[in-house]
Amino acid sequence: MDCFQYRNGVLHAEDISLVSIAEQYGTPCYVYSRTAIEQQWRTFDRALTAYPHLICYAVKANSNLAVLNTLAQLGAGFDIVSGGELERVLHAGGQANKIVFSGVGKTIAEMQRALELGIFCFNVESEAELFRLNDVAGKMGKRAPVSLRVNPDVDAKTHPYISTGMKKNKFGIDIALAPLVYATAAQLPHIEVTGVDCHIGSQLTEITPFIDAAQRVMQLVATLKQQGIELKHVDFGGGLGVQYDAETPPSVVEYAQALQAILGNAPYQIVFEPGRVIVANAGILLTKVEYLKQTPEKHFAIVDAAMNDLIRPALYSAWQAVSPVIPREDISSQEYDIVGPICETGDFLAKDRNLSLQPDDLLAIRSAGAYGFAMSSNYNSRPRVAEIMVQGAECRVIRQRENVADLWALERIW
Ligand SMILES: Cc1ncc(COP(=O)(O)O)c(C=O)c1O
Ligand SMILES: N[C@@H](CCCC[NH3+])C(=O)O
Repeated sequence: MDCFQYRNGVLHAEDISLVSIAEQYGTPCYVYSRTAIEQQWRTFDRALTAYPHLICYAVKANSNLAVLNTLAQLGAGFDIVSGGELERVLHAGGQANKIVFSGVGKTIAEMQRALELGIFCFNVESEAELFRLNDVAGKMGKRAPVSLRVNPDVDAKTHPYISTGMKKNKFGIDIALAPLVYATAAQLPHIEVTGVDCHIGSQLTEITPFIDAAQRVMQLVATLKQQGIELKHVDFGGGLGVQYDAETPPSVVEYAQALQAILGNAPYQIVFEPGRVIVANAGILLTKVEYLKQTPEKHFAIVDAAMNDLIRPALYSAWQAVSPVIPREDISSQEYDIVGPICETGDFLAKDRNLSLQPDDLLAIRSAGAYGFAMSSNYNSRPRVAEIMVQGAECRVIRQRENVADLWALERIW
C-alpha cells in the first residue's frame, strides 16, 4: 500500500497532512513512512522463507539511525561499506554478527574494528585485500570470515554509473579467476572461507541479469565444491529496482521465485543486500515553490530544495515523480522545470512536468527515501534539511535541520 495518499485533496504521509508537516518543521524536508519501510521489509522477508536467509539492508541507501533502528527491530542484518556505516549500525541497535562488509577499499583500521566486533563476513573484492585481511586478522590472533565478491561479467542494463558487475567495473574478482583466488584463500591461516558474494548493480528492472549472475555464481559454487571448498552462504547482493516512472521491475516474489528455480534445494544460507527496494518509496522530499519564472524558452518553478538535497536527477538524469501537495484546479497547467537555487545549470529536480503552480505551493518529490538524504551535501553552504518520520498519526524529527553554525563547526580561521 502507498503510504503517501491524498485525503480530502491534500497529500498525506500516513495519517498526517504534508501541509501540517511543512508548517511545523519547515521546508525542504525529507518525510519517511515508518509503516512503508516495515511493510517492504516484511514483503522481502516473507518472499524468501524457502531458504534460511539473512537480509542485510544496504545502509548506504538511507543511513538515518531511526531507519536503521526500525529495520534492526525487525531482525535485519546490514550491508556496510565503511567504518562510519559500521558505527552507525551499532549505534542504531544493529547486531555485529549480522553485518556484511562490502567495498573495494577497506582500510586496516576498518578491518580491525570489524574483526574486533565479530561481523558476519567480509565481502573481499581483490586478492590484495585478501592478503591484507589475513595479515590484520593474524596480528589480532583471529580468523576473518570471508566471502569473495565475484564479478560475473553480466550487464545489469541499468545506468552505467550504477552498474557494477561487468569486467570493466572496479568491483569484485573476475569470476573466471575466482577458483584460483579461493584456493589461495583456503590456504591462508587467518582466513576462513565462508561464502560467495555477487552484486551486479542497482535499480535493475529486468530479471534476466539477476538470473544470469545467479547461474554463474552457482556454477562457481559447484566448481569450488569439486575443489574441496565448501561454502556456507551465498550472497546475491542487492539491486532490485523500484518503480519511479513507468518501469516494471520484477516484484520481490518474482525475484525470489527466479532464484529458487536456480537454487533448488541447495543447502546454503542465502544472503541479500537490498537497499533501494526497502526505502525508496517510503520517502518523499517536501519542498516549497519560491518563484515562478518564465523565459522565452521555458517555465521554471524555482523551489527551496536543490541538487545538494537530492542529487539523483543531476547525477543520473534520474526521473522522480513530482506531486503537488494540494492539486490546483483554479489555474491552467504549464510544463515546468523544477529547479533549485544552486548556481549550476544541472541543479534541477525534474524537467518538463505538467503542473498548475503558484508561489508558496508545496511539492512532494516522490520515491526519495533511497539515495536522497544519504547523498546530500552542503554545496553552496546550504544546511542539510530535516528528516521527519511518520507512523500513523505520530510524527518525529529523526534528524534536525542543520543551522548555519553547523556549516563551519569543524573549520578554523588561520
Ligand atoms: C555491494 C552493494 N550491495 C548492495 C547495494 C544495494 O543496492 P540497491 O540499493 O540497489 O538494492 C549496493 C548498491 O548498489 C552495493 O554496492
Ligand atoms: N546512488 C545510486 C545508487 C548507487 C548504488 C550504490 N551501490 C542511486 O541513487 O540510484
